[in-house]
Amino acid sequence: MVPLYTNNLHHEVELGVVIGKGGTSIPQAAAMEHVAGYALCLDMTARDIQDECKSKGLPWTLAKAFNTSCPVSEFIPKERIPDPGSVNLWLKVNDKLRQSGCTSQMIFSIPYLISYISDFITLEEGDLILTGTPKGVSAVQEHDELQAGIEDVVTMSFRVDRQDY
Ligand SMILES: CC(=O)CC(=O)C(=O)O
Ligand SMILES: [Mg+2]
Repeated sequence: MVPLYTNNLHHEVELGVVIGKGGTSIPQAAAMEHVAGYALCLDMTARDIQDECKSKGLPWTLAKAFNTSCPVSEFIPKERIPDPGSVNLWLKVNDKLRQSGCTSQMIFSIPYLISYISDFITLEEGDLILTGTPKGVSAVQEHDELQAGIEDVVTMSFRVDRQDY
């Protein structure tokens, strides 16, 4: 759903990491023991609002945490993705490929992210960490059909609606 307050809603396809065992200050070497599995996630982002917040040094809450802002696939057990550092993600808008990338291109590894985050915020069972998006983000419009996938693992699709309340 496109919130009423944005004119520039972007798709960001991402690998989500589902935490199975909580912890604080988790060392990188132990981080994968805290992972239960994965999910395909769309970090829908109101880019105009994000840019405005960035320029004012404000948090990005309204840009990234509006109703329906983060579609999430079914849960993918850890065993189905033996190497999360090398999975291909893709996203199409109206059948046109817009994003395609591999998690090997990520700046920070999954163990690093888990360790870093848990230094500041205690992770709990069921927490979902989005790991960042590959290149190709672009605007979506009402009625667009979005399809996304983790190659050989899962696909999901949905239609973009405009907020009407
Ligand atoms: C600038 C961003 O929106 C960062 C982000 O969410 C990403 O996936 O990268
Ligand atoms: Mg993102």
